[in-house]
Amino acid sequence: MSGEGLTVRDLRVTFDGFTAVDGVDLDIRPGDLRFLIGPNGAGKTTLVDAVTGLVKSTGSVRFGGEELIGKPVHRIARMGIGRTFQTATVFEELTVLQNLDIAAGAGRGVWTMLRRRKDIPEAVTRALETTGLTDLRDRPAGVLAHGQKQWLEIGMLLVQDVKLLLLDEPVAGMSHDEREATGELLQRVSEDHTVVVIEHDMDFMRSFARSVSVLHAGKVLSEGSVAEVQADPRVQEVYLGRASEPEPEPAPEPAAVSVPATEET
Ligand SMILES: Nc1ncnc2c1ncn2[C@@H]1O[C@H](COP(=O)(O)OP(=O)(O)OP(=O)(O)O)[C@@H](O)[C@H]1O
Repeated sequence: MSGEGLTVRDLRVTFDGFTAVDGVDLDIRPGDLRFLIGPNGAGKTTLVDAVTGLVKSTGSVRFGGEELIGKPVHRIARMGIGRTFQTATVFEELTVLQNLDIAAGAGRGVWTMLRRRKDIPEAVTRALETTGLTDLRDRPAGVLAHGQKQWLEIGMLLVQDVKLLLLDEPVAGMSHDEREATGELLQRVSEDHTVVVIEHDMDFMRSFARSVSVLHAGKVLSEGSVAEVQADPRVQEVYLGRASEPEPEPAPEPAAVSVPATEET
């Protein structure tokens, strides 16, 4: 397996005295498909922001043996760390191929990249195949379905030769079939990359995670395989239990709302 592992030690992020990430340790092996789950506000996105240099943090984040903390965003990106955000950020007017071409960029002029060319770089061809977008390569990205835009964004990371992909809720808003296809795509990608996925969709996590870290209030509450994490009573208490319990019956509507009369003084 190629790719690099990520080692996080005592990571802390504080916003105006509020600690959003509170002493997190993580060991993500090369080729892992790690899901980060946890309730809203647990610190998942902030953790990824810290790894990618978007927010200031303390502690240690090592990737392929190199320390990331203190490095600017562009240097971290150049080390082969790529991320997606909750909403896809593709160039809607440009074709799928042009989007991938621009992402692959490296040293070509903008006009060369925008011109229709026969010689498609090998990395772009591979990314089209991996993401299943080959037949759509000449379509403007703006007409793609929601799921296809997310796959294009993953393809744009692949052509940049990233080694670690950090994906923020990649299946949010997707249909069931798109989720399945995305899970299979992530499994393929993780054959030669390390993949970290922030996710709220528990069914998706159960189907595709190779390992799971549960965050709660800025700390790692539990870690292990899907089965281990699901069996952890602390997780059941703060998260999975609640999430997997049936919705409570709605309380019967009161016949009339009685407003206490204001006492006359
Ligand atoms: N720039 C900021 N300034 C102040 N507080 C912030 C900032 N960014 C995040 N926070 C706070 O840090 C905490 C963690 O937020 P974060 O977005 O990392 O959680 P999350 O686990 O990703 O949640 P969600 O699942 O809802 O996206 C929250 O209480 C949030 O309000």
